[in-house]
Amino acid sequence: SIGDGGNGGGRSGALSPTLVTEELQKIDVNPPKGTRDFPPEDMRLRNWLFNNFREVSRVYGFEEVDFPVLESEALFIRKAGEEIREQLYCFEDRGNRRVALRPELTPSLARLVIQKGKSLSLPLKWFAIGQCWRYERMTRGRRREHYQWNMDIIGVPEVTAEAELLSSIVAFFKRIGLTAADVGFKVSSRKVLQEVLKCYGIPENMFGKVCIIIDKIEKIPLDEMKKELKVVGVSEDAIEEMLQVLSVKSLTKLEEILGGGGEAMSDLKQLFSLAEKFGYSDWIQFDASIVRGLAYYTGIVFEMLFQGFDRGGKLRAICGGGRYDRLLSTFGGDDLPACGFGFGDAVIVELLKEKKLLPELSVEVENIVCALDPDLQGAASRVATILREKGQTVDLVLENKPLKWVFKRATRINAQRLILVGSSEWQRGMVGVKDLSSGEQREVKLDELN
Ligand SMILES: Nc1ccc(Br)nc1
Repeated sequence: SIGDGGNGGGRSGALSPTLVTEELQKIDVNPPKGTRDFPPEDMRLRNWLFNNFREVSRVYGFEEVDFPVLESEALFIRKAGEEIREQLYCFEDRGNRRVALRPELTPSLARLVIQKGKSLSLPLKWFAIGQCWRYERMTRGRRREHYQWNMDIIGVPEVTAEAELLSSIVAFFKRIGLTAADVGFKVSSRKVLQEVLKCYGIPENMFGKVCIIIDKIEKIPLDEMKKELKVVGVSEDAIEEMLQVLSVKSLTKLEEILGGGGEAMSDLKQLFSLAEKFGYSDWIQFDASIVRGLAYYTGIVFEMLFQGFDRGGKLRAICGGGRYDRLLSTFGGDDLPACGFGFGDAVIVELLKEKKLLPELSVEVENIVCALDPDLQGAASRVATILREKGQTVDLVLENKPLKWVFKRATRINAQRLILVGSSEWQRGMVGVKDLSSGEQREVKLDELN
């Protein structure tokens, strides 16, 4: 731009003697580290996935909700040493407020439920699909954002809520072509460990910390875990018994250890019998070792957990969830029974790729409309409008292009019909219509075009 003579462009300043060119800064055209763009072909797959999330949520009678991506940092500060806390994408805004990009949706849901309070009629069945963030050191090179589908039932203390949520995820897997041979749920109950810890006099408020440590069962060496457990005050005997219980993979075996009288056994038996009635028994298996690393599940009594996982065993959890009955009270609200799950948009796509189940999603348009000379551009716009008002999709050629270019574009956008607006036809109230699959060409009266 021409310099403004140093006075910010005011009329009074003389033009500066030299031509001052703005500094042309070459920006990095890639998105920030760990984030993704969604160009059309990727956006089609994302929309396909989210439409399946939405359709399952709809048939299960859930209502959609959403919350800000940006929340007060305090919403996510929990004392149990979770990974999600270490990776919080947090900062101080221009108003010196501590804020964070949400790492998950559940705390926002809890905040909204408390805010709405008594005006809400229970049970709530809410779902959301929202982008969640984490800040990982560059070393890990992993994603920093993903989209999560969440379904939550608030106000139902019975295990029927967990059974309903599991059923909805099975319904989703079936919709996209996955079977019980491809994926399955490991189901456990927080009360299993609770009953063991209680025998050894571990106070309930130690739960969160113990479960965060145990959640690393497959990530850190056993003696490292034992050391961490000892640090938080769990005795050697308690650790040995806990680890023995964590290796149990059958309800009958569990009953031998815990006895039949506890809530853990009755909850699990009820869940497995409901699974039978829902018809997804072969999708679930008991596995005491899953505790999941979120404190509000364990800091609060997290009773039913499940994790979708691929039978191949190499992918991370596809989804996870469970009961979190005391999350609301950690924010000062009245406690309400609550359970829900989170389902990320990345692992499932990896699994579908591996299973060759990714859908073929091509761009489609019904009509491409083109004026055969520039004077007819208005007429072509009229034709496009008529078709669009009938609900047809139209790609209107917006420039004066040779027919060769139009045919090439028609192929690229997968148009079904080419509508040609030519002067002699237009004089007679007609347009040319070419069926691009059969090649058949005919003249059609404008008011008969459909
Ligand atoms: N919580 C969380 C957020 C973002 C990603 Br990517 N993974 C986990």
